[in-house]
Amino acid sequence: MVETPSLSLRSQQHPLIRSLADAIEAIWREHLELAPYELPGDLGYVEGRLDGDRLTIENRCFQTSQFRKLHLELAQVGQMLDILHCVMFPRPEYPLPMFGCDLVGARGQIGAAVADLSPVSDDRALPTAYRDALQHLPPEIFSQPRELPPWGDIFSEFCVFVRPAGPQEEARFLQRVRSLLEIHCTQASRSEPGTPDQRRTNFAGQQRYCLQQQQNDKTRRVLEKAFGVEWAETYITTVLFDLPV
Ligand SMILES: C=CC1=C(C)C(=O)N/C1=C\C1=NC(=C\c2[nH]c(/C=C3\NC(=O)C(CC)=C3C)c(C)c2CCC(=O)O)/C(CCC(=O)O)=C1C
Repeated sequence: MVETPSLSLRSQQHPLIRSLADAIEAIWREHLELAPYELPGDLGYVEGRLDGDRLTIENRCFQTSQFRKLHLELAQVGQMLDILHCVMFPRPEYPLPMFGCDLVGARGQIGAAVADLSPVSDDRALPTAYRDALQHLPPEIFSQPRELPPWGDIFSEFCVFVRPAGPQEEARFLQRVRSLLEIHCTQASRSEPGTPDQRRTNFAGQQRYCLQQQQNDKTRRVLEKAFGVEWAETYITTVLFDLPV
């Protein structure tokens, strides 16, 4: 059983970020056998300065038989920016998509809320069992959908990218992420390792996902300002979106 400290950055962050972090960890614990995952260079907790504001990062990482890394990251820039970042990296032996989620809030308003189960197969389609489950979810209506950037061609047609307007839409987004995670963890628990050929395909799909995500200049800029260009590049390529080995 992996113990996680009770105190967490989330207690000082936007309520949706706090609720989502709690929900992610609760669903992981409910469905998966979590084992510790040691981040390189002891990057569990990092502090830097951004234009005089302190940037605090709190990382929680686990691994399971089906996932090489489960990464939940909370970050806060002074009293300005609240961030939740979560990526679940399957072991390439398993025919599982990438789960990713990003919440960015400034001064009490979540400006960007993204969540997706992203395909890694050659045909860029999610496994049938996922598509069937996703198509049966109630359509989540959001009043302020946002347009994905060009590097976002990795996301599925089910991707949600919105500026949630008020508590009702925040609750809707939270419910959507819970549904994605329940589907994903249920499928993962049932999945079996595939053939070496399938592993190579999954590996290439994961690599593409990570390389595309590394092009998000919004993330890079925040990290560069607080920790410098070199540190940011290392962090993005070894912690946030490290390529599968
Ligand atoms: C699964 C999806 C996904 C994952 C896993 C992921 O890491 N990003 C993901 C998506 C995604 N993020 C986006 C934006 C922003 N990201 C940050 C920052 C951070 N995000 C972090 O995770 C960290 C490390 C803790 C930092 C520092 C900021 C500041 C913004 C601008 C906020 C805004 O526009 O209102 C956008 C819109 C990009 C665009 O419009 O060009 C998309 C699509």
